[in-house]
Amino acid sequence: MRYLLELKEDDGLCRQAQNSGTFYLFHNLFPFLQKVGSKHLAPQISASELKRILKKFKQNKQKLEDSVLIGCSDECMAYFALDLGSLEKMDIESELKGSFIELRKAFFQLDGKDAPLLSLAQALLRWHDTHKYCSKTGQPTQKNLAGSKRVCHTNGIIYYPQMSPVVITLVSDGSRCLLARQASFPQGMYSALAGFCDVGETLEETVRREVAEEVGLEVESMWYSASQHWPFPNSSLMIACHATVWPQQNEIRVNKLELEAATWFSLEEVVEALRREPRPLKQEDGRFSLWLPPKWAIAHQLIQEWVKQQSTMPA
Ligand SMILES: NC(=O)C1=CN([C@@H]2O[C@H](COP(=O)(O)OP(=O)(O)OC[C@H]3O[C@@H](n4cnc5c(N)ncnc54)[C@H](O)[C@@H]3O)[C@@H](O)[C@H]2O)C=CC1
Ligand SMILES: [Mg+2]
Repeated sequence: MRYLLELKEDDGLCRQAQNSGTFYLFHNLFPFLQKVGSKHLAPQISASELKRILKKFKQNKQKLEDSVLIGCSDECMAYFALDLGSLEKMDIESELKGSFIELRKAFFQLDGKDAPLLSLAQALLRWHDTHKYCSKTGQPTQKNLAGSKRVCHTNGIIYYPQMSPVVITLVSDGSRCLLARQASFPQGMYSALAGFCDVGETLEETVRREVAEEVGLEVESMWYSASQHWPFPNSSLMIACHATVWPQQNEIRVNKLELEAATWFSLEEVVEALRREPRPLKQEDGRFSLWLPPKWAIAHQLIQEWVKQQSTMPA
């Protein structure tokens, strides 16, 4: 942890780390992946291999300094991410034997270790790409070597990467849980309710407002569970909570502007859905079976916790 802080603060040390570290590659924010069976793996390219590739494609090795620091191993081997968007995509793909794939498409087939790192890397690369100019002076900003900030040297303003807090809430009425879907979700997939925090709100206020806005219910009690970084559509910090509503006041009024559907599901239905593969499954009647976000999505964790809690409740 302290080594990461040193790399962020000291450009010289970070430059050394870039020359011995490993790199996740991107092309216009699509991560470089290799397919192994049904899984996608994100290979880490060594600094020497990357320099060889840059040389082959007639790039200056200074290009390494465009990378951003995304973490380090227990042995202090630093991980970076570099976007090669200025190079021909297909040439790099054939050189490295893999493809640049939209993160959203590959996200759920990624290895558990790769997903959070790629998610952070994409968010950071996107932030740098969209913050090249100072919003006060209009002058170019410069990133520090690690990419943990950008500075406008005209007036000294420092910009730090941003993320938006989002609350994701699993609502229960005591015996059932409420799951919803947006029209953009894959067929049959339902998840917990999610919404961005407004400026000035506490998390508790966001939970109450979002539940009221999206399904017309009043929250009785709520508690925090865990949090997760979420890269789509920009960088969000997903703050996961459980909430209860009064069993007598559980009539859902779906806000059709935000959701396609929202329904109460029984414990049995949820347990059965958790056993299914997280992908669309068409039934004989043409409808799609209920399926839930994959294991390491925080919504999945909320649902698992609810199931556990139901099983330990007195009948
Ligand atoms: N892991 C999961 O299962 C789920 C994750 N999500 C994620 O949660 C996030 C929020 O969910 P939504 O239901 O879309 O939010 P939402 O319920 O707040 O509605 C989105 C609307 O909020 C407004 N908005 C306010 N602040 C915003 C900001 N900082 N960025 C973008 N829009 C803002 C916009 O008008 C936008 O159309 C999204 O990033 C989505 O990808 C959403 C549902 C399930
Ligand atoms: Mg929402």
